[in-house]
Amino acid sequence: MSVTDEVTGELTGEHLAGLARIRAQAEAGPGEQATRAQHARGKLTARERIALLLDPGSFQEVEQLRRHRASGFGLERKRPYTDGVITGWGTVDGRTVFVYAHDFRIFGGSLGEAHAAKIHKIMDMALSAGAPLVSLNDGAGARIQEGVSALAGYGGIFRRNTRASGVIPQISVMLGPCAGGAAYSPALTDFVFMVRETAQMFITGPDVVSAVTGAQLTQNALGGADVHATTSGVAHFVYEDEETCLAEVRYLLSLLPSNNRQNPPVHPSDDPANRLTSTLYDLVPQDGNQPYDMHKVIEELVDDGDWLEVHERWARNIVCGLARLDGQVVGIVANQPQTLAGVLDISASEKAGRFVTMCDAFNIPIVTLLDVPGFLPGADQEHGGIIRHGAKLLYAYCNATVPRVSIVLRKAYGGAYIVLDSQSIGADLTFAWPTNEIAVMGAEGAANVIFRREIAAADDPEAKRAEMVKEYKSELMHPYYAAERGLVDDVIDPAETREILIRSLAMLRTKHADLPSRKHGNPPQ
Ligand SMILES: CCC(=O)SCCNC(=O)CCNC(=O)[C@H](O)C(C)(C)COP(=O)(O)OP(=O)(O)OC[C@H]1O[C@@H](n2cnc3c(N)ncnc32)[C@H](O)[C@@H]1OP(=O)(O)O
Repeated sequence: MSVTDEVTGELTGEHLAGLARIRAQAEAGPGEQATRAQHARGKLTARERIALLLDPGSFQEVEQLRRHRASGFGLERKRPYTDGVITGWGTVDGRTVFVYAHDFRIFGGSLGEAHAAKIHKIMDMALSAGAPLVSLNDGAGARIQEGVSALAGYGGIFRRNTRASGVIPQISVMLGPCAGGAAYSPALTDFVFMVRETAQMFITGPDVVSAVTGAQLTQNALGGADVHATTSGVAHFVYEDEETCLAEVRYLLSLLPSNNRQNPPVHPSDDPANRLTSTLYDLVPQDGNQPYDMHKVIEELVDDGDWLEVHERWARNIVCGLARLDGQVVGIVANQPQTLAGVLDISASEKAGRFVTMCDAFNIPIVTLLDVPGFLPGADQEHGGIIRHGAKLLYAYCNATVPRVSIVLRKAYGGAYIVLDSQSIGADLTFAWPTNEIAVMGAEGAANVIFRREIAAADDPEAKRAEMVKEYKSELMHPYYAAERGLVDDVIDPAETREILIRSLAMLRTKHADLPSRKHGNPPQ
C-alpha cells in the first residue's frame, strides 16, 4: 500500500492505523542493523540524543515525513523518511529550544537538498520564536550524489547561522565524524561541544589529506576532540561520553537567555551575598611572581562555587567562564598566574575576545579579574600577529555595553592592563586590592630603563639598581597612585570582593548604553 492509499477517503481507523505505520517506519529509520552499527561505533542514535537533551516528552518533530526527490546514483530507490536529519523543538528546563540532529545511519548523515531545507526551516523557526538552536552533528558534509544542490544547502545554513549570530544562542554538539560543511557551520555558532574519541571535525577527511599531502593521519589525529580543545581552539567543551556532554549542554542553556532581548535566567542561591571571601588572603600570594590557581579564586567568589569554564584546555593562561553572583549570571575573564604567569598572548586574546563578545551579545555582565604581567614578548608572537589578535580583545571590551566590573588582584602592567577592561576603555567600576601594582611595567624592568645611566655610573651597580627599584616601587607601584587619580574607584579588602561585586552588579543592572549608529564596526580579524 502506498502513502496515498493510506491517507485518502474519510477518516477511519484504517487511516489512523496507516498514519501510525508510517510514523513507526519514519521513527525506526533504516532499521535494527544500522542502529546496532551506530551503537557499535560508541554513538547514540539521533532520537536517543534528542531524548537526552530535551525535557521528557517535550519533543515536537517537524517534517518527519520529508523525503528527497533527487535522482541518479541509485538515489531514486533510496528515499528514507526524515532524509537523515531529525528536526523540531522541545523544552530544556521548561524553556523552548529548537534542535536538529543528523542521523548517521542515513547516507552517513550527509546533507542533500531536502535535508538542508529541513534545517533551514528549523533555523528560521528558532530565529522567529527567539529561542536557542542546538545542532547534534554526526554527518559527513555535503551529500556527494546531490552535487551543487548539497553545496547550496550549506550556503543557506551558513547565511542563517550568521544572521542568527548574537540574536539567539546557537550551540553545536559534535557527536561523530563531521566533515566539510558539517564542520563549518559549528564554527559560526557560539559554542562547540565535542565527545572524545567519537567526534571529529575537519574540512577534508584523512583520505583527502593523504591524497593531497601524503600525510597519513587517523580521524582523531586530524580533527579529534583533543586537537580542537587544546590546539585549534575550535571546541569550547569536551566530554567523555554523550550523556555527560548533553547534560552539560542543558547546564549551559540554563546560563543563557533565550535571545538577545532577554536577560539570562536568575536562579536564587542560599550563598549569602555578603559572604566574606577571607580565604583569598591565603589563596593569592603577596609575592607577585608566585603562581596560584585562579580557578580557586573564582570558586571562592561565585555562588556555591559553581561555574562553567569555557575553553578550559585552550590558552590556559586566561580563564573564561560563566557563573552566578547572587543568582545573576556573569561572565568571568581572569588571568591564570599558574600558566605562563598569566601573560596575554595570541590565543589568550582570541579566546577572551570571543567570550567578551558573546557575553555582550547575550546581556551577560562581565567581571574581569586581573593579575597580568603584560603581553608575551617575542618574534613568534609579533610575527604571528599579536598586534592584530590583541586588538580583537581590546575591540571586544571597548564595544561591550553590558555592565563591566574589573578588579586588579595583584599586578597589571602595560598594555595588558589597558586591554583587560581598565576604566579608560569603559569599565563601569574598577577596584584594586591593597597589595597590587598597576604600572607601565614591573619595577626591575622600569628601573633598568629610566635609571640606566645612574646604575651604570654607580660604584656598586647592583646596590644602585636595588635602590632605584625600591624607589620606583614606593613612588608608583601601589593602588593608591591609581586611586588618587580616580583610575580605580576604590581600594578594597580582598575579603569583601564578593560583596562588592554583587553590590556593583546590582547597581548596574539598569545600565543603559548605546553605541553610535552604524551598519557594523570593522573589527580586527
Ligand atoms: C560544504 C562542502 C562539503 O561539505 S565537502 C565535504 C564532503 N564530505 C566529505 O568529504 C566526507 C566524505 N566521507 C568521509 O570522509 C567519511 O565517510 C567520514 C565522514 C570520515 C565517516 O567515515 P566512516 O565513519 O568510516 O563512515 P563511512 O565512510 O563508512 O560512511 C558511512 C556511510 O555514509 C556514506 N557517506 C559518507 N560520506 C558521504 C557523503 N559525503 N555523501 C554521501 N554519502 C556519504 C558512505 O558511503 C557510507 O554509506 P553506506 O553505509 O556504505 O551506504
